[in-house]
Amino acid sequence: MLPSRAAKSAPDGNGMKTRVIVNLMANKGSAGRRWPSWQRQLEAVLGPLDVAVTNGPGDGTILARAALAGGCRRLIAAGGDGTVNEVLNGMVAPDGRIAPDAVLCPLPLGTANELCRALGHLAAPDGAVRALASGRTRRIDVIRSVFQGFDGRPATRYGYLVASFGGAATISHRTSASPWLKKLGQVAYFLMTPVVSLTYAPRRVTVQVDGAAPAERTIFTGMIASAENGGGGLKLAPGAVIDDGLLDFIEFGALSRAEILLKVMPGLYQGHHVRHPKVSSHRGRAFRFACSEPTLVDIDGETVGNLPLDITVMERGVQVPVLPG
Ligand SMILES: Nc1ncnc2c1ncn2[C@@H]1O[C@H](COP(=O)(O)OP(=O)(O)OP(=O)(O)O)[C@@H](O)[C@H]1O
Repeated sequence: MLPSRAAKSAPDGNGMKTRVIVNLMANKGSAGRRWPSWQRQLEAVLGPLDVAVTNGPGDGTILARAALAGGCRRLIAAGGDGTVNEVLNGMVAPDGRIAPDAVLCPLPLGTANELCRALGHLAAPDGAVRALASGRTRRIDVIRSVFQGFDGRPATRYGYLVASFGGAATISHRTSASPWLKKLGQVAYFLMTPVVSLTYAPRRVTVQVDGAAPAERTIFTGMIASAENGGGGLKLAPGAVIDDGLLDFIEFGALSRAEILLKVMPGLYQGHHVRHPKVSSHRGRAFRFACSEPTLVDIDGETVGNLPLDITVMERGVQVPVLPG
């Protein structure tokens, strides 16, 4: 594997100091094979690149912090959503703010590439590069989550797509924990769903939305989404808008195993799951979830801890590139 490199970065053709943070191991290692061609495409529009390679989990955050401290303002996160999420977290200063002139640029070298999908960059093979080359940006919402870390202490994590708890987080956790399942990519989640629905029972969760009175409900899983898409092309939160300053909480209630497998799951691709009478959605800016039983929390595909979970939206908190035209 290549060592991490933090070469001196110079302003590129757009006059913006840029660093690429690349996870060559993304998408079961295929990113490493595809990276040279992406690098050529990028260099054709940006000139010589300053590239840093991640060597393991968490590196994306460390490399992003170092890049910003070194004056870079455009961070190209080349990998999957895990890598983009790590880079985003490295862009957040200790005071919880993201430099207003910093730009997060996802390059789809991962398995699902949901941020690129949400931004429309997957519509053409070179969409992400064309968006970068345009020099135009827009701002999207950032999800700020405070939860109980695995060490039992409160922890904070930022995301751009979806935070989940309960059943969905358990499926994600058990899939990631198995190296052979991970090799199957998206299929693994569909294999794990029946397994988890057999063992994970809906539980009583206290829900509070935008400071209203807390209500206790029986919930199989909750998803708090900024964009419509997630989970490798699923329409998890139909109607969610990535830059409206609002988050969509999709609540999957006291569903039976048969309802999960036969009614709800098949509807996830088209977003029809929200039509089920035991699935409801609520829109808001601040959410709090608590449960007396340990209940896993997942942010943008990574299991990070347990409930309680406090979520707030950082309205249009970060800049991303926009496709021309
Ligand atoms: N050199 C490395 N070796 C192993 N794991 C790494 C390395 N560098 C980064 N990682 C970890 O790999 C995780 C998954 O990578 P990433 O999200 O980029 O790809 P993916 O899982 O294939 O794509 P997606 O998240 O879009 O489905 C990242 O969250 C990161 O923590």
